[in-house]
Amino acid sequence: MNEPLLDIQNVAVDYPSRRFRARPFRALQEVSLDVHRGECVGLVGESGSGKTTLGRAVLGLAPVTAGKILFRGQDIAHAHRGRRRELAADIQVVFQDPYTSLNPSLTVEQILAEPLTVRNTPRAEAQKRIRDLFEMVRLPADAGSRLPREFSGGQRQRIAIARALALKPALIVCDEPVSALDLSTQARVLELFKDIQEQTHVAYLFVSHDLEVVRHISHRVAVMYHGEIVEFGNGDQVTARPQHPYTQRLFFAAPIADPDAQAQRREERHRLLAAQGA
Ligand SMILES: Nc1ncnc2c1ncn2[C@@H]1O[C@H](COP(=O)(O)OP(=O)(O)OP(=O)(O)O)[C@@H](O)[C@H]1O
Repeated sequence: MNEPLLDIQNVAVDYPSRRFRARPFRALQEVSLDVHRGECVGLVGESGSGKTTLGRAVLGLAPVTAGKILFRGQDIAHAHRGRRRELAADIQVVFQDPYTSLNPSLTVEQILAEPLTVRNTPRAEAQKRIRDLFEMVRLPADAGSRLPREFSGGQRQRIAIARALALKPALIVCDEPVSALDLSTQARVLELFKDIQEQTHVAYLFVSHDLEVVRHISHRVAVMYHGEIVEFGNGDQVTARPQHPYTQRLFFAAPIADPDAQAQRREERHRLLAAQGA
């Protein structure tokens, strides 16, 4: 197989403690995971398991104390500021909350123009790119002159996705990007993520606490528990036949709407219990 785009090797993250002389808190330990070009790797786990911290480590926003994060073969875990700035075009982020992640005083066109201006993109080229982005995320053509508050949550998330795509990144860290949306909007935004991936071949590290979301979008799934990856593999295998006891509890307890999927889940569970001699 080709060299991975992102190759996280034995990474640990320690947050300094706020208490005087207390030991730092180890939020990640010995985490290894890789993401290939055009691939979506889902990161699932309960609250506090370290999903966001791993995404932040990739973005250079969490203190990596051990291990390596290779991006295109180069260690970026301890990259200096200049290198980080160069990487910022290649690794982008979409956050959970579309209500706070967009500057409320800028029009949509200004929001999308900002990263292009920072990179000195010629004006005509930037304008064309913005038109293309509108089309890609299916925003109405007149959206450019409006402010974020004039849009629904789903539309705001489309704007945030367009901004992340402006500089044609190779990887987007998606941190719970549909968790704040209602179910039908979630489904449409997930489809959009998939379509964009097909069109552009961008890779996603897709953080979510929601197994159904991860199952829907990911090629491979990593399960986090107490700062470690306890399972990592093909999405269908991990989600249908989890091996680690924590993953089994998580997956079999997760609510699931589709009756066919429910029946399949029951069957898998019986098979698994039978295989374990329970
Ligand atoms: N800046 C910080 N300083 C100290 N501890 C932190 C910091 N950020 C996160 N933590 C701790 O690190 C652990 C992992 O947090 P993280 O936010 O990565 O988990 P998560 O799986 O993304 O959870 P959630 O789904 O609730 O966002 C938690 O115990 C959290 O309290």
